[in-house]
Amino acid sequence: MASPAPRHFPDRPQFSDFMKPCRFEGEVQNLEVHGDIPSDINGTFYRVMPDPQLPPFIDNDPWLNGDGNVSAFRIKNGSVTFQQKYVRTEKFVREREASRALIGKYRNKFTDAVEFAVRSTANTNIVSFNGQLLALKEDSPPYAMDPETLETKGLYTFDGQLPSVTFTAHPKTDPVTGELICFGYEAKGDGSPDICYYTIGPDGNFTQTVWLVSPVCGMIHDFAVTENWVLFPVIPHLSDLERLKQGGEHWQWSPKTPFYIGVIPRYGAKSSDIKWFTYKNSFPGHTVNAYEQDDGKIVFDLGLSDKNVFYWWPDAQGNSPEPSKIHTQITRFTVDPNAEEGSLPEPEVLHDGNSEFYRIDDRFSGRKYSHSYFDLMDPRLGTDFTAIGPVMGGGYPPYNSLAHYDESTGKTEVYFPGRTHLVQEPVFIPRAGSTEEGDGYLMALVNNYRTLSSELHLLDCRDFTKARATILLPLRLRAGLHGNWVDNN
Ligand SMILES: C=Cc1ccc(O)c(OC)c1
Ligand SMILES: [Fe+2]
Repeated sequence: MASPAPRHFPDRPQFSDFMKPCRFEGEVQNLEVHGDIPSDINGTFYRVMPDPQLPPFIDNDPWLNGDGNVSAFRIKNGSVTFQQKYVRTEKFVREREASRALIGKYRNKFTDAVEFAVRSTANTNIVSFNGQLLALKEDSPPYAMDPETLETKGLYTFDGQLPSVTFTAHPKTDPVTGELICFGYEAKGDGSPDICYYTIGPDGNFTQTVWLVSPVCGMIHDFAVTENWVLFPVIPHLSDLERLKQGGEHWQWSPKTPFYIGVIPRYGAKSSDIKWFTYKNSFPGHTVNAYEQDDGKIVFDLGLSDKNVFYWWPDAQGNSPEPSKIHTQITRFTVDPNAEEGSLPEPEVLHDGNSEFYRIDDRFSGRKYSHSYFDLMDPRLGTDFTAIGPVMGGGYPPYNSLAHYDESTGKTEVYFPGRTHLVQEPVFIPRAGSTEEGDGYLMALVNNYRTLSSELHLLDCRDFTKARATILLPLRLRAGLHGNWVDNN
């Protein structure tokens, strides 16, 4: 066997203090509630965090490589039950059996201690589809989980229909048709420029598969879907099989590569239909939403930074930005899908705050919309950085508030959770019986660095700047990635 594995987590920011792996599985009933939870809220908030089960044997393992640990907050009649369970990936099961880490570097199989069939950590998103939960990592097929027990049912290939070795962590559900619109990149294996686009009917049957080729083997973390178009934003972080074989990093920032956006028709596309548009070298973050204007052009709103947000994967010279200098803004591209390939018109900055983890009222996904909700870092709000600095750990981007931006009025409202708090990704919960966009609630997991424990903060969007309820957990959950609300109403 390769390098011996340590028995404790390394003395690095991404494994220390609030970021110390929490590794808890279990259940807590009737969480403490301050304020009140409106009685029309009935459903479950699922979210996932990278939470290494065992100390890695490779040096400086990034946050994004930890095992997926799924939290479920089940809310009914004003009370909340918390449940948490790791996804039983092949990695998790074999490492538990061996009582040591066996997997090597992030997305580099050549550094593993044993050979894996599937390297998924299932740590990026948890999506409800066709009666099951899909635990997603963009390098692998999904794992399916039972929504009630959080037991892992196994690797999920849609009964053998999955045509690609990879499945995005950001599939889109069409709120009208119920389809799941998906893709995989590096879809024929490490270093392959192939993209596989596929759509799945609400019954779980595949309806289309289209193979595409990207101009570069770059990371395509998120994408966008409108009623008639699909857009693939490519991060200028490139993969290279030779580098992987030499034990190097999966991703290297490429300062000379433009930000590419690939566009295909959503229905009936052929491989040759893809058009690649370009913008200057920059880092596309998460999608806010996309839709078609009356003139047929596509509006694509997403986070955009002029710097390498994944600073832990530098360029070929080892350069990367100082983390505190990275600023991501909501940026609007207007794309004419009928134009010739080439450079895009200059985009518009819709919101200039430093933001990420955008959410919308999902009933408006792919349709004209006005309301977005997101994590914001505004140092002027009064966060006590002196108090939290020494206990926050690191390796992930910090945000100190939740924002609501209304594009129709240009106005922003901000919720500040407290001076010793940072926020995780929110979810939007529609108000029961209301179909109006943005009429509902926003909920997010909040890290309290004074109590060193986690809280759920629930806002009524009609009174956004105050918490309607603060729900306390008797434990600490690390920084997570994505989650979703599954409504029982
Ligand atoms: C935030 C983006 C992102 C991109 C790639 C990943 O593997 C990931 O794992 C949690 C997260
Ligand atoms: Fe993501």
